[in-house]
Amino acid sequence: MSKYDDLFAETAPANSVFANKRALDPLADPAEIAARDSQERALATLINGVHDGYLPPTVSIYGPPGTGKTLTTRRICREFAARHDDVAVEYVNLKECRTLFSAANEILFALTGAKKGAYEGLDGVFTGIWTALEAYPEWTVLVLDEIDHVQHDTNYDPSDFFYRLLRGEGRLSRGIELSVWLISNELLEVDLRLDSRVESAMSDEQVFFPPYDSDALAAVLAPRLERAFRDGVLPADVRDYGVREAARRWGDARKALTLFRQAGETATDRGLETVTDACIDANLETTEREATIDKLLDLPENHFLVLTGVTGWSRGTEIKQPVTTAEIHEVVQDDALPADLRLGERAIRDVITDLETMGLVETWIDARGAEGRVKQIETTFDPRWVRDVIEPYVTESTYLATLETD
Ligand SMILES: Nc1ncnc2c1ncn2[C@@H]1O[C@H](COP(=O)(O)OP(=O)(O)OP(=O)(O)O)[C@@H](O)[C@H]1O
Repeated sequence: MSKYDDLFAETAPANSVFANKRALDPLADPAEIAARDSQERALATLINGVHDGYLPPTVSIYGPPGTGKTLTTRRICREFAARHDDVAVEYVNLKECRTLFSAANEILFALTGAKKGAYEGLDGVFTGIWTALEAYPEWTVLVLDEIDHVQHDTNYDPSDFFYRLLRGEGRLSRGIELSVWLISNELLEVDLRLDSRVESAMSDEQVFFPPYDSDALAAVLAPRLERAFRDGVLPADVRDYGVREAARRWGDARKALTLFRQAGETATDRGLETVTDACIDANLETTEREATIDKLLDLPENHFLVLTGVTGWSRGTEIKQPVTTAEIHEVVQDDALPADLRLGERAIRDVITDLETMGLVETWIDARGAEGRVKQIETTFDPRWVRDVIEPYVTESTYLATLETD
């Protein structure tokens, strides 16, 4: 027997609780969309506008992660286009686009299979987009996913990009019927601070995807849990407990699927016949940690820096929490930092407000201290996670990468 026969025999799943683990892969396209009837109806009504000769210039589809925005939007558009020859749908994910020029180029690529060189500029790319769309069916729905990743860059700001997309000369002169469906976590007008000429070119059509509650999450997960686990391995009370916790903490279908996959793996590792509440508990924190770390890695530099200030003080072997703005200020004044990253107290206060909106810190006023009323700030998660990601942040941060390419 070769070394590999032994290795594979040792690592083969023995007494696995799974019948088909792939059913829990969040990337797998589910046969049915559950618990999104009103959003499906709203999107179907909008796209049906072609029968009345009108599609809105923009539709904002927004809500927190893992709430089915991409799945539902793509499904409705695809099913409609399959039934109507005069409607085309193109889907573009902008997550990896670091500049507005590359975002426009990604759209052009989806339409033509080719990109333009940097010397053609944003206008050159848009000319290519309008030329391509002239040869398209009468109506085109362009779905732009993760549009909130598009940020100001050194050459353009998001308003320039949107203005060209919605009111560009090449589009108007060719009479192109284009409806841009924008998928994001926050409402774009707020998030990207679009200027008023762009806002007035956008329509008010909005479809909100709220976090899933327990019942909705149960409906989304039911067919997948059924296929994923062997018969009788996931008792109903454990399933309900996991669904309830996932709904209470995140309302996110992607994270809930991951939670059940990991809980099943824990049960198999522990040699259990059934998945238990303890298997769920063991993975709640891991899932939470992974989710928080993803968020931390995605933060703009100033925000991450302020968090290193919030977690930059020790008390014995523990990280001291809460801290004050003055204490954060002291940490971020470090001489080792480049001058433009050494934030003043007012800039720190603004970033703290943003971090609070993102749910990463909590603040309150303490009136008892010697200095009078002082704002206290602490993280909503284990502060050690910030220290854990300092190194990966420096290598993986999309924001630092943006700086490098500037
Ligand atoms: N209503 C649903 N019915 C069935 N599966 C769902 C549903 N909602 C979400 N899912 C599952 O969760 C995965 C993630 O959903 P989706 O990508 O649509 O979320 P999203 O809201 O676009 O998230 P993000 O903002 O992170 O991009 C889907 O691929 C699917 O497997």
